[in-house]
Amino acid sequence: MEVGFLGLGIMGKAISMNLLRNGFKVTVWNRTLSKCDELVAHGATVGGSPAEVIKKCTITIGMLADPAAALSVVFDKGGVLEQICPGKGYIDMSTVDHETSIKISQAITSKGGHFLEAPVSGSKQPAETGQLVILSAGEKALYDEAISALNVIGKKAFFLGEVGNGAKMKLVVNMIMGCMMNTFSEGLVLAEKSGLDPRTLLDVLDLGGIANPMFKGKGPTMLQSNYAPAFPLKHQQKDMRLALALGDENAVSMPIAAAANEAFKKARSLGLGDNDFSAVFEVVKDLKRSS
Ligand SMILES: NC(=O)C1=CN([C@@H]2O[C@H](COP(=O)(O)OP(=O)(O)OC[C@H]3O[C@@H](n4cnc5c(N)ncnc54)[C@H](OP(=O)(O)O)[C@@H]3O)[C@@H](O)[C@H]2O)C=CC1
Ligand SMILES: O=CCCC(=O)O
Repeated sequence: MEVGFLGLGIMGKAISMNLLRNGFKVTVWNRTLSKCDELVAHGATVGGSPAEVIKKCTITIGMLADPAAALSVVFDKGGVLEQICPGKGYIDMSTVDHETSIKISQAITSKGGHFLEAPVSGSKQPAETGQLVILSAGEKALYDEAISALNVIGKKAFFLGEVGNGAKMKLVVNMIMGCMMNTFSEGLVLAEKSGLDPRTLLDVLDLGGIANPMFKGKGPTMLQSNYAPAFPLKHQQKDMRLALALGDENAVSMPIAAAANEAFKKARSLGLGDNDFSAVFEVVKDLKRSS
């Protein structure tokens, strides 16, 4: 199957490499075109614009930074809308809010095209190894048509019904994750300030009922102040912001998420936005130092 891919950031590059490794023909496009070179070296072809990729491929996947980027790739000159038509499908894997996803869906289906939102849980390494969790919603026929690619990209694909449900599920998951990262950071600081070895805390956590891959994977690198980005902090803050807006819309009080969002905002203001989201640890350390 020939698959188009728009957006070769951390996730897009890893997913399209994985598709190539698994025998898919992939045509890629990225705003910064030089990022296509590595994919071309592994057998991909390049489209000059999102529209060109759509013209060439029956199914095209997008993996863009945020709502503005996801909308731009569809609606701007040379965008998806110029070539989408009956028989062609667009799958947006970007993490966006449900309003953005619905807007994209309506525009695509009004031209006779097919649309699936499919944000993913899991980061760079699961993307490289096809172990993502796919949260899809929209046109079931497109989900079925794309299932061979989705099965290569993820270890499990959920179909959640109408467009918007995938976006909402993804924001709920990342809201929980962002809160956990803040609490984890506070725990590491509290252990250290009260005379405990935070590395022992990691061992204790890993053996108990709140053990999880995030604490296990990020804890050791956080203690070394190593924040090489797998999931950029600026995207985690975007997800907190969008999840809080979903909370506003549904009158759900989320004081813990609001506090976590403030910490991520502070981290961005300190220039940590391109670091891994675990760099919020630096903000938590700072707050404890000054209190
Ligand atoms: N990293 C992770 O662990 C995960 C990320 N996500 C989500 O996936 C999406 C991508 O994340 P990630 O790969 O980490 O992000 P990156 O920041 O690494 O990549 C962002 C991509 O979006 C493109 N882009 C940004 N702005 C525009 C624009 N205005 N027009 C066109 N293209 C644009 C970038 O192009 P350019 O190269 O030109 O800047 C790049 O291809 C985000 O929505 C994120 O929240 C979901 C799960 C995990
Ligand atoms: O959106 C990013 C999710 C990162 C993860 O699930 O580890």
